[in-house]
Amino acid sequence: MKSAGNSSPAAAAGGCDDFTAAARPSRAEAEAAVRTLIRWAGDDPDREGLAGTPERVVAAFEEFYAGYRENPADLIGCTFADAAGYDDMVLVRDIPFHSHCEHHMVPFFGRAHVAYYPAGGVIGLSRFARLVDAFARRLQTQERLTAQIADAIETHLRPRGTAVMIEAEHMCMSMRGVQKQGSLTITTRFGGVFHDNPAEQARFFAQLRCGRDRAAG
Ligand SMILES: Nc1nc2c(ncn2[C@@H]2O[C@H](COP(=O)(O)OP(=O)(O)OP(=O)(O)O)[C@@H](O)[C@H]2O)c(=O)[nH]1
Ligand SMILES: [Zn+2]
Repeated sequence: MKSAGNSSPAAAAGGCDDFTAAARPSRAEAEAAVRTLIRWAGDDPDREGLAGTPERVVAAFEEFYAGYRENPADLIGCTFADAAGYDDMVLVRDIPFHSHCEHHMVPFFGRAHVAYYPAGGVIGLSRFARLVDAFARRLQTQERLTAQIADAIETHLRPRGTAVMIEAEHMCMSMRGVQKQGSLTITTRFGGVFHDNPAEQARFFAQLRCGRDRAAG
């Protein structure tokens, strides 16, 4: 398994290069910040119903942003060499995810579809879902999330081709701001043969459709 080298934990996890663990506030400081936001919202953090809320919010943040503590190399660095020489497309579609937009810290959520052409081994299918979560559980844009998943597969797996497509609804567009419920944003990133050969992209979309037709029928 490969390691992340000697960069900072945040940089190794794909976070900001300038951010170090030393800059991380304490749990008590994070809870105090939540109390401030409750007061900013117009409520009393000391009333009975809100008594444990700062602790709960900080605990929820640990889940929402757990991806900063994940190293993609550890998630997808191991291949099974023995797949009877299988080298055709592998597509894992409809991986559900939720993330938070970096502009408003409001959720966006949807499904990721990940495909690759193996070269010299395959990886466990669950690894793609773990990789999606590792990047989704950070402050993100949908475009960066898409690119980071594809780049990690290319860097650590070295396949002949990589395709990632994400469909998501952004709550910052539905519950605030422009307030358009139900609109979906679709992003794609193609590498290797998927990038070079439009017929491979068409095959990726056909495989996606094929699975959908079966699910619908
Ligand atoms: N490209 C991209 N934009 C996003 C994503 N998530 C949210 N946004 C957009 O980021 C933009 C932020 O725009 P700003 O003008 O800085 O902020 P704002 O005044 O809150 O914008 P509104 O959402 O239009 O009210 C908005 O247009 C959001 O829709 C994303 O994943 N990718
Ligand atoms: Zn947003």
